Amino acid sequence: MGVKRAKEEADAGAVKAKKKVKTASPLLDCDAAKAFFEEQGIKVHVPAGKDVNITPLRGFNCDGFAKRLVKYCDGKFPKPTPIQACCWPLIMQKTDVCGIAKTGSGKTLAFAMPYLSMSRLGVLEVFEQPCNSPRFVAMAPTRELAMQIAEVCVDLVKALTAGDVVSNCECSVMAEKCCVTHDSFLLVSLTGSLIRWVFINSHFATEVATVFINNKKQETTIC
Ligand SMILES: Nc1ncnc2c1ncn2[C@@H]1O[C@H](COP(=O)(O)OP(=O)(O)OP(=O)(O)O)[C@@H](O)[C@H]1O
Repeated sequence: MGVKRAKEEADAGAVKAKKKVKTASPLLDCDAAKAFFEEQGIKVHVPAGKDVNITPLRGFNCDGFAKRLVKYCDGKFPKPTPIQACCWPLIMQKTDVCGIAKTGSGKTLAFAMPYLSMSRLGVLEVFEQPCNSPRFVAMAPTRELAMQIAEVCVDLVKALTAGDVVSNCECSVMAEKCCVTHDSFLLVSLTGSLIRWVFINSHFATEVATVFINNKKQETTIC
């Protein structure tokens, strides 16, 4: 009898522990967050009166992220880069972010992951799904950078839709690259080309886009 009870208690403990692991916060705890900011030399400025949780992520599993995208990143990278760990939870709280990090620090995924996740889950408010105009517009100062951003976006969309990309890689002088899926439309453009693209595609009004990325050399503004 005693052995049976001990086994039952052990089983119950194991279930509890499993649940605890499952519900562990995706964010760093307070001390780890402080150490992370210090080690990485990260400064986060929050405007006065803004109520936002700035705690960085511990892994790729951010609240509200599409599971397929988390799996894609988990399979490709060991952990988020500092700009990703800090920007993802902020953007998922629907706050505007200006992220500054050096070249090659993973800024493209820092803004593309939240947009695609929110788009997929229907969290973005402007359009019902599917949408036929871009609501994600990324501007880049050089053609090379525009192509680089577009490639990352196309790979992510493929991971998200299991290859179900309606059309992609449309490349012209006007729009460097468009990527159309059932539920999102991403436009990556040279800053100057965007104005011409808007002019020619009269059905496209920039105010319908919910995510704007202004990608300068080391500074990315997301709003
Ligand atoms: N979490 C990660 N871990 C390791 N490598 C990553 C991670 N995220 C992205 N990368 C890789 O880092 C490289 C640079 O990424 P990315 O081009 O997004 O940087 P960037 O900061 O936007 O650079 P730039 O300022 O030139 O636009 C890419 O090869 C990308 O695959």
